[in-house]
Amino acid sequence: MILLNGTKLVFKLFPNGETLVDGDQILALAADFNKVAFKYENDSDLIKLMFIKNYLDDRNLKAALIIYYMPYSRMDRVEGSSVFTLKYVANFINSLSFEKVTLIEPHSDVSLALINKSTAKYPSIELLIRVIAETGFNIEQDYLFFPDAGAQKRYSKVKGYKQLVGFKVRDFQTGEIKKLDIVGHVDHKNFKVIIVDDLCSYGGTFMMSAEKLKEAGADKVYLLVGHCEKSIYKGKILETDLIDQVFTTNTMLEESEHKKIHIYEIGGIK
Ligand SMILES: O=P(O)(O)OC[C@H]1O[C@@H](O)[C@H](O)[C@@H]1O
Repeated sequence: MILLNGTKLVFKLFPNGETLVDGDQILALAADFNKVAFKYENDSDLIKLMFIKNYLDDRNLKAALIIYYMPYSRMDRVEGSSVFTLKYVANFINSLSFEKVTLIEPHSDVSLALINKSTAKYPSIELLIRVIAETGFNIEQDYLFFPDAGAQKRYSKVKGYKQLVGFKVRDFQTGEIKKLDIVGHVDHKNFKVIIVDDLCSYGGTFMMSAEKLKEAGADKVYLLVGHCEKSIYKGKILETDLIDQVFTTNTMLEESEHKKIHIYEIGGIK
């Protein structure tokens, strides 16, 4: 999905699958300086982005880009014969020459390094205070949990909390999580935990985290993720009692289809 200055652009398809772009809609919404919001749903959104930016360029109209979720941001390294797709998508975005690019909660700094004129925003960090209030989290007794070193690095700005970190081993090719251990000292039982991470897909990481945290003495485990894929509904995370509540943003989901999922709007992000 692509929004131009806050309004969703409507596309149709030609019978052969080519994209039909509505120039009248674009011109009705366009200004001298435009805000293009890219809400990735599938790869066809990349083609739509290319058409819009070129159409604006042809009219000498400038544009900044906000990427709600950076597609392919997890393919940020090469292992064996895997393909560095993030680099290629970043090259494509760079070729469009936006005035600036804002990435919402990228998986790693590799996205920032690859995309020209980019900066990042982390709604999870901004929302943490609200989640703390909603869950009755006690800063003196309760813990934040980062499921892996990548998450710990991403949220290293978050200070003043008791923290635990996971050590996760995942098969890069199949995505299967082989094991997850908790690193850090737990000095009492019956504490609450907020797991903080960038993205929930099927939720396997967080189920395994919650299982280990409950074994270590947690009585309530909450999940705060910047992005939540629709695939959460296909995973088992919502069927079990391991995670008490999921807090996320509308970068991927529009409306909650489950009472455990709470979605915050990030519409205010500039
Ligand atoms: O375990 P699922 O939900 O499938 O995947 C989410 C995890 O996989 C990583 O890329 C994310 O940063 C998160 O830690």
